[in-house]
Amino acid sequence: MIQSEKAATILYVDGVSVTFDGFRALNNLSFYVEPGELRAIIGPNGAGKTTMMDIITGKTRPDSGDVLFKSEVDLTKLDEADIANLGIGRKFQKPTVFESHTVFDNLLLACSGGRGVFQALFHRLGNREKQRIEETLATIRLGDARETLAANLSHGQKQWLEIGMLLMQEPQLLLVDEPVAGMTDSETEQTAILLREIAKTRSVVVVEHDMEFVRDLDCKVTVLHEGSVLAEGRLDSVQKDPRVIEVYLGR
Ligand SMILES: Nc1ncnc2c1ncn2[C@@H]1O[C@H](COP(=O)(O)OP(=O)(O)OP(=O)(O)O)[C@@H](O)[C@H]1O
Repeated sequence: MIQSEKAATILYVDGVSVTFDGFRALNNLSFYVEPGELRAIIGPNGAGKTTMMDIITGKTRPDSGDVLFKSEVDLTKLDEADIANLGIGRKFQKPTVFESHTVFDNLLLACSGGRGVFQALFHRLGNREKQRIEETLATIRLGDARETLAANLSHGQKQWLEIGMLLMQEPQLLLVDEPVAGMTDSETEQTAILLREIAKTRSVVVVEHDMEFVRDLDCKVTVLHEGSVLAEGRLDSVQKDPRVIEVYLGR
């Protein structure tokens, strides 16, 4: 990648390889995400999608290669907490919300900045915090459910709530792992709209297998296979690529 392009990336992954017990999970992986970009990552089981997320978030160290945030911060030198504090949020597949608290309090807890649960719930809310919670409730479509216990939300609503909790930390880059697995069709459609909205103010990388959903995201798609990029482009063009059909979509 030429220097001026590198300067414009929010995420720069270049020549990254990782080996587990002699098995190359990532093999000279390179891809670049621009500020404000929504990117979908697809690929067959074992292609390296989770390992790629683990590298970006500091859970796994690469054997070689560069991983830069905003063109200059070397993520391979930082631990998971430092990387989260820098503004990289990660949504795992399973929702992990506080079931015995309301939707509103879940969002409040997420922006508590290290206060304990008791202090977070009982300290006086500032106008700025209130406004951010209201904005997030609207984004995640849970305004009417603000007083509902998280335990009583549908699976899809729990996923949205967890996305909302990540948004409360104002990440500049949000990584989302298979968000629509287990969702109803209507929740899946809403999630595509929601992620597109979120990507208007930050960069979002979504790993997903559901092709209808990826189509609705209406963004550039990176196809991983055996730890490398096999193809990249609009979904229509990668779906026509014979190599992609052979290893993934045609099966
Ligand atoms: N800690 C580990 N130790 C050994 N092998 C691992 C480890 N983590 C991942 N692998 C292997 O690396 C390869 C890539 O795994 P990864 O989970 O990144 O793929 P994936 O694309 O996320 O797959 P899926 O779609 O099934 O989630 C797999 O063959 C996996 O078995």
